[in-house]
Amino acid sequence: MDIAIELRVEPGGTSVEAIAVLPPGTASTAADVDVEVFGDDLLLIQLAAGGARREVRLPFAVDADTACVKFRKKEGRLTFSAAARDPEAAARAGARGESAAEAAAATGAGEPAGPLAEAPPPSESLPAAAPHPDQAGEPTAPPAADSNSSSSGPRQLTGERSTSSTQRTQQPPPEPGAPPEVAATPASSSTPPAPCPHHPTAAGPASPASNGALVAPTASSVQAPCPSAVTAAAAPRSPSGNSSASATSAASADDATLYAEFFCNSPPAVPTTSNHSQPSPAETTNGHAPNGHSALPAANAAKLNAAFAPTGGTASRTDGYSFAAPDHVVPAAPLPEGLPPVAPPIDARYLAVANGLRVSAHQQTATMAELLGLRKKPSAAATQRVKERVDAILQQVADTLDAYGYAVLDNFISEAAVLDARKELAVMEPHYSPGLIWVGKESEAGAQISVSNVRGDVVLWLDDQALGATAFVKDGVKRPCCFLQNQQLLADVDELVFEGLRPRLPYLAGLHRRSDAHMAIYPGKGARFARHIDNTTGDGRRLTVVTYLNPGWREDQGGALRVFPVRPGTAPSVDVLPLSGRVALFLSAEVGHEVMPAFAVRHAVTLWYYDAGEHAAALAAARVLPGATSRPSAQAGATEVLRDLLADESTSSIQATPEGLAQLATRVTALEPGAQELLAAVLGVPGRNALVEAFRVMTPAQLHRRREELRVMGLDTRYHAPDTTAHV
Ligand SMILES: O=C(O)CCC(=O)C(=O)O
Ligand SMILES: [Fe+2]
Repeated sequence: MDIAIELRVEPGGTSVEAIAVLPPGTASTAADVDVEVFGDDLLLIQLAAGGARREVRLPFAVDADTACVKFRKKEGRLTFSAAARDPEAAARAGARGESAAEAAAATGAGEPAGPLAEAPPPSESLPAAAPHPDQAGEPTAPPAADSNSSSSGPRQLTGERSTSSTQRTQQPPPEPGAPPEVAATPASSSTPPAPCPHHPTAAGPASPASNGALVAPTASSVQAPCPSAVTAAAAPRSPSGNSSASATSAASADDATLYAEFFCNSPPAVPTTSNHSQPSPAETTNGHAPNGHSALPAANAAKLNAAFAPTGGTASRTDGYSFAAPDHVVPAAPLPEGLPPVAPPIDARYLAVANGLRVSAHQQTATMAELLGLRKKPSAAATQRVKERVDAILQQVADTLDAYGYAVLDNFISEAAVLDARKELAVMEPHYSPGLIWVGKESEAGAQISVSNVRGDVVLWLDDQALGATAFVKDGVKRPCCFLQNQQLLADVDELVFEGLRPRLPYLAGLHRRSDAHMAIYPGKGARFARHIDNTTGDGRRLTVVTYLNPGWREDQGGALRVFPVRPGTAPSVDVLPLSGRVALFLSAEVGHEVMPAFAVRHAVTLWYYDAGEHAAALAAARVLPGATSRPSAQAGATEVLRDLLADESTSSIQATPEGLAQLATRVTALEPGAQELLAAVLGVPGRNALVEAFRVMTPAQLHRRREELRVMGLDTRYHAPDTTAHV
């Protein structure tokens, strides 16, 4: 039952043909053969009667509109042809000298043994079909978790839905009595197949009816028109997670007004801290702790008390909250034996397509086509195959994250989607604000400072309201905007996390919401973000997910995310280039990281996912602050002190000497009450009186320790990249 396949790429590299020679006597009509394009570049060919399935990685993403399949009865040959979805990218790959084989091999590079087959070399007949690993009895992924366990999540990532990713180029079954569907062109091994009628490079007309080819519908034809159809996404809204120059994360009436001015639709409700109705930590803390993670934050109470009990002072802590780096004191489990020191990037293209709106929209068209009898409904077996594939990839991501503390997914967002997302954001680019450094204990209690040499990005926070906006007003000018593709991107990542990873990783089992979307641009010219850990305070963030939107990014442009895994056996640091469509995931409280200087404009979307229990504890610990803390002068006063505390001891105006400390105590005493409350919240003392007292009795050693803690919380300009950095 072998199927030999020859892959031909048109010179210039913008269209591809796969010619399959089927075993004699196995097929007499096209209906005897199943042909699917999985994702947009994996061709699956299988005889309906069963037997091995052949998988051919096409050298580029193909356009479903141009895909066509012909069957030549006489010689049992089946020709699939399609044009590149992005001809320019395909041509560029060609111009770089990438052969189909190289391109195909590249897409599989670094991919650990999994369910996806390698592409055969181009223009080379393959003698025999390699059986699919699953069918060959090779180890398969562990069974997927019961999808019911995650049914409370905002979106579904089920096998059923994933099936919609399958763009079938299958011919419809023949009508009873109808002549067999055959290609118009006589078959000959040296004669190229008849041009596909939808192929841009095809010469001469040919009617689809004449060869029975079905044109797969595309999402673009059914996408909701922008902007009128845009509605706010349904994902749960969370207080902004990290630093914020938020246009929309309204935490005050001022913000709401700003929002209303900025985005031309109704302003969001103004949240108050008391609105948070998380369950108590006792109810929700899940005791699972992979790889030595401690449950936060109770375990840190003693450490905190020891670290910051002002000698003879009045400050006492009752809430067990810490701002020292909690997870670093707990030894992480070593990397399981046999795994390479650097986590291999995972090819997630099929996952993305299984998730996307493009597919959902496509699914609607597909369903319509099925109803009209234009398209064969995917078989239960095909549906099951897709589910298995998606499950296997998700399990691989979960296992990698569990073992290494980080994972890298390639092609999670398609190039076309990245370009669309960038287009949507372009209109907002002049309105991004400098990234701030959050030095608070929780997103609603703390302060933010801007220090461009440690954080050189400009950012825009997009909450669900903003994502649903259809216009924004700036300087009296109203401009249309639309974030449909960005909404989809966020929905894809949400599905990955809530539906794909949460049920598979105990450490993530308690995830309940995420931050607003943090859109960041590093404007080149060496902009960077110094080494830091996102959650050192037990603020609830467990998982950081960064999606990169940088078509054509090159290594010499820098801008890698450098991660510092802590598990024994892992490489001490790994550079993750911000490649287009790539997603980097890491544990927010464990993995130190920095953005290396970027020498081209670098776009990233960061999302932080919160653990319910840890978040609730953090909210409880961050007392509801009096209104005075929201005054700009209070923010500024606290910011100034914090900035000096964060500065290098050699350059800071605060000296760790008895005189320096006396000056600091005077400064803190003179701050307005709101600023003192903010500082107290950031530093973890119970109130402003305790704060003043703490600074009054502070010793040089305590100041030094505080500074170190603050640096770990925020960033440290003094870190230098070790030479041992690995690259992916
Ligand atoms: O853009 C990146 O690669 C990481 C950004 C980051 O670390 C952050 O925003 O906290
Ligand atoms: Fe970060």
